[in-house]
Amino acid sequence: MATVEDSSTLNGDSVTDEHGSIKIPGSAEYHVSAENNGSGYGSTEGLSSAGHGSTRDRSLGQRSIKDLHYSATGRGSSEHHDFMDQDSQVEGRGRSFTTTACLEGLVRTDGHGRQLVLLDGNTVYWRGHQSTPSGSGRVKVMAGHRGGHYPAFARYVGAGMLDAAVAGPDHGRHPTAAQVLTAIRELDDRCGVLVLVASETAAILNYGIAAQKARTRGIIVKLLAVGDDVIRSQSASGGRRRGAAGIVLLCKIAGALAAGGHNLTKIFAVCQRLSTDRIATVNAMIGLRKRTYHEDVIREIHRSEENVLLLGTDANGRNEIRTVRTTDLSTMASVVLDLLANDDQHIIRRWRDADIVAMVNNMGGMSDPRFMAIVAELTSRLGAATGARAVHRWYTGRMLPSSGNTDCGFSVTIMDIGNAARGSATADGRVYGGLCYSLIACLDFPVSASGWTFTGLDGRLDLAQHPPPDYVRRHRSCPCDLLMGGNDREGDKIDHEEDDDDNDFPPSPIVPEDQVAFFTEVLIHVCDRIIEMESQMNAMDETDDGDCGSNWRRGAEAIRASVTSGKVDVTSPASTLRSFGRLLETHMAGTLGTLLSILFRTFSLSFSKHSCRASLGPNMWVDGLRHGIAAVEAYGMRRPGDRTILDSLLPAVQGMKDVLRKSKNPIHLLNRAVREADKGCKLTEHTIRNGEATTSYGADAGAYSVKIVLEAILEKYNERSAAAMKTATIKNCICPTPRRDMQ
Ligand SMILES: Nc1ncnc2c1ncn2[C@@H]1O[C@H](COP(=O)(O)OP(=O)(O)O)[C@@H](O)[C@H]1O
Ligand SMILES: O=C[C@H](O)COP(=O)(O)O
Repeated sequence: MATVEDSSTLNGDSVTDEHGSIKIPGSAEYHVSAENNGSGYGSTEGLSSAGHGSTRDRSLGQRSIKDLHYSATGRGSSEHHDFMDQDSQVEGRGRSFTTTACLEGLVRTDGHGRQLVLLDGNTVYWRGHQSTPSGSGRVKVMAGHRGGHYPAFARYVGAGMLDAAVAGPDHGRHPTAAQVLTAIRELDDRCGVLVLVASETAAILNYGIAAQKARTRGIIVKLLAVGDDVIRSQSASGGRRRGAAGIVLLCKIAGALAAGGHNLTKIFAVCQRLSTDRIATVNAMIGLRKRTYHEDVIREIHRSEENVLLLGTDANGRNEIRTVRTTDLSTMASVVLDLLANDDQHIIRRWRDADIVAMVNNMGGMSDPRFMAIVAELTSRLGAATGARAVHRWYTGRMLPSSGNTDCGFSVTIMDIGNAARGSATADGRVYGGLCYSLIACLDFPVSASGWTFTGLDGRLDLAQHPPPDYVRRHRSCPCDLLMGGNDREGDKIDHEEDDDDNDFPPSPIVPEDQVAFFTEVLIHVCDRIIEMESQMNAMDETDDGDCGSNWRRGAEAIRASVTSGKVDVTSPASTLRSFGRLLETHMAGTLGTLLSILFRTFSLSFSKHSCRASLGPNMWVDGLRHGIAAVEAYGMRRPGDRTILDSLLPAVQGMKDVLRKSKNPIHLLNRAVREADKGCKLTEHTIRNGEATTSYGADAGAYSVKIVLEAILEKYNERSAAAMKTATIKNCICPTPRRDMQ
């Protein structure tokens, strides 16, 4: 399964086959064949239904890209003063090497009349005007990426390509669902929004939730998770293809089609078709970077640092699927080309006699001479290795660097642009009818985005046919007032925590008055324990991206602050858990933050099923947690044994269910839960043999965090019980209750 179309996975819709006529300005007409390639991933019941509450729209005072569009009246010289005033304000504040600063640099140097706008510090919008051939509105295209990538998709924002690119709030973090939703809402003008994202679990979750919420607001949105990395599907564990640099080509094609006035269904169909089986990428990292495997292996790895080629890494340059020992350029090219050409997802050799385009992407840290040597090797051999009829275009450079930016590596992408419909390919010709030419036209279509430097090799690019958009349009407000990293013109903070789900909360069981203080204490204690574990959990997560502890710390700090300041309604578990879901989604982020957000929201919904007169009991907690875990399984697409939180959560909840048959004492329940979570967590420790070397992996950080949370709750219950016993003993010793018969 290469791509996920969320309208099929999250909504149950499907995309129907169609043979539509598609045009881009100045191009020939062609036909596409779209297939329904969506697949179902578990039930999402419950989460979407939560989105029916009242909507808290942005106040008029809050800035919006739309204000800029609609107020564009072309003022004279006073506008210039606006720019200057705002510039000086912006320059006054300190900057550091953040994603926001990086995007600010991009926006400030945009060469096309300040057409780019940075909103909320993380999303770059194109605010230019672009008319469509029909004069009607047009579909908007957006993409998103982790924070830390060199502007990545933001460099593709501009006329003819992307309308917005949303970056994760921090290095390595995906945008939160709230950020994505904000961007979709900004772009929405009833013509539809296409969201393209490189397929990764955390991205699918966050973007999926955002798209779902957008739909509940009546916005037409389609999400395509592009999976082009062919090695993942070849790996022993199989699995969904991860997204790699191929998405850049789809952004280019979608942007051109949107400029041509095509509707969302058609643009989506073209992109989905290409993503499903016409595009393939292999990621290759040279040398090992920071790794914290066990002592003996660290030494081994450091010695071999430069002679390992890691294949099938993710966008972080990690989690490789294969390794090959080599320092030889020619061997590197052979390995990569072999994997690319023999993508066994395609049963037959997919690329034989195909008309293709190719992209060699510098992952970020490779010097130009070294990179160009690789390009030279690949360009001379790719045609023969793939058996393609012709490579019509080459795209090279830092097309989509890894989120580390320093990764010494490259990726190679090939895309079938349609058979030229000659000779034996008559049957194909009926399907593709001129697609080849038109996809080339889409790729050659001029754009104002600074990241796309390719202008077409064959001289067919005719500017008379492709008039550039009106770049010098002036707007009332300057873009710089939007560089303030989250402040609107009135100085209010846009609240990404705004969540309409939190309104219209149905009455549900409440915490007895005499228990509220204890409940609060437990919550704060859990947060404290999690915060203390930050560095240990980061170390455990080093085999991945080493940030699980820090992600948890941010989430726990946000919860602790909200609880202590009284922002969380601790008298109602349903409301408390919903607030946790919201806070973790926003502050913790990462895969785990989003999954925990889903867990807590579902947990919360389960309390809402009960009458507010029902008294809280352990059954309710265990049942709610069980529902939450089921949602994590459905959305997270992992099973027990995959080294995730499920490995400790599932045995813990099963253990509590067993105990519940005999006892309702929370200490008994928690004791068992901690014991089971600990066992499950230990099972996530494992070793891998790779030739001579054995690599030992400690327990999974997420699974371990579950144990810490349960342990912290148990600690508080034990403490309370010990205190109660002490009080009882003191009472008995000092002033024993007079026996009735003695009175
Ligand atoms: N699909 C999933 N289902 C359940 N738990 C998961 C899943 N993916 C990751 N996790 C858990 O999340 C932990 C990593 O959390 P974190 O580091 O915060 O996220 P990220 O890897 O996105 O930075 C893993 O150790 C694992 O326990
Ligand atoms: O860190 C990112 C992961 O490698 C992404 O892989 P996934 O999509 O299988 O979760």
